[in-house]
Amino acid sequence: MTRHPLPYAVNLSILFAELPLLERPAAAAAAGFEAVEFWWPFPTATPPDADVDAFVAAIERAGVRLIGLNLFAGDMPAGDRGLVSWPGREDEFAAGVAAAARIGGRLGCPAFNALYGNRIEGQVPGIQDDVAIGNLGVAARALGEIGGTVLIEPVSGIPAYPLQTAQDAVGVIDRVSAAHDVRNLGLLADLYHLTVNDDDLDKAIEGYGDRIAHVQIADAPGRHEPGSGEVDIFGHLGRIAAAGYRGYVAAEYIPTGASADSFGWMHVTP
Ligand SMILES: O=C(O)C(=O)CO
Repeated sequence: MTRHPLPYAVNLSILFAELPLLERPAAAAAAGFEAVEFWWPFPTATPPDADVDAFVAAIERAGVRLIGLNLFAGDMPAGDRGLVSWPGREDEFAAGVAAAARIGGRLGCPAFNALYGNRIEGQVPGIQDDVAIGNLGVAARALGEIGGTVLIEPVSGIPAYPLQTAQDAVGVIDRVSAAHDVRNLGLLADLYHLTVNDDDLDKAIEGYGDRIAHVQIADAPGRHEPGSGEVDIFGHLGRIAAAGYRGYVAAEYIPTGASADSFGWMHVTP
């Protein structure tokens, strides 16, 4: 294991999923985390105020920091992975961004993952990409007002999702920056997704280390806790830190047992 100085956070959409959503922040605090992240925790882009208040209160009561929030991404269990490139849903996307900005503003959340969205049968990919560039400009401006960064994530396991590699994501970021004169977008380097997509992690970190704005980890195969598979997670984290990254590393895996029992890898000393 390679040493690295990066602090850990925990994703509470796939860890502690054995608990009701609003109980997860306290469980994370009890497990020793001071920072948490969530996928969009509501079934619609514009949740009722009472649901937002309950979510914010659960995080505040637990005394943890929300360091990452996915924007509304559609029906994820059905396979959707974002509205960013979905023609005809621009207003819903913008409403979701506004809702995320309100939550982020209340909790001081610094990063918002804008899942790009799947290729849609019958749609021209170039038109979807133009929609994405427009939507990401809207998101960067709105979330920039609260000091937020928009994250672009390569994802695996969803064949119609077009961003597979770090280079794919950085290409989108560069297009948005050029089109909208915004700088608050960054690469979400999920070491699991990049590995499964056969991206060359060493080359990606060497080429785009300075573009990384957030890191997530899970082992592969299986998307379970570090040590359950074959990924050189700590080696990659050492190289990401050497490239200058100083943000959180979020554990985003499906634990093989109880979530609270899955954190042994955090305490292994080299
Ligand atoms: O859909 C997934 O697997 C993600 O990691 C979303 O952020």
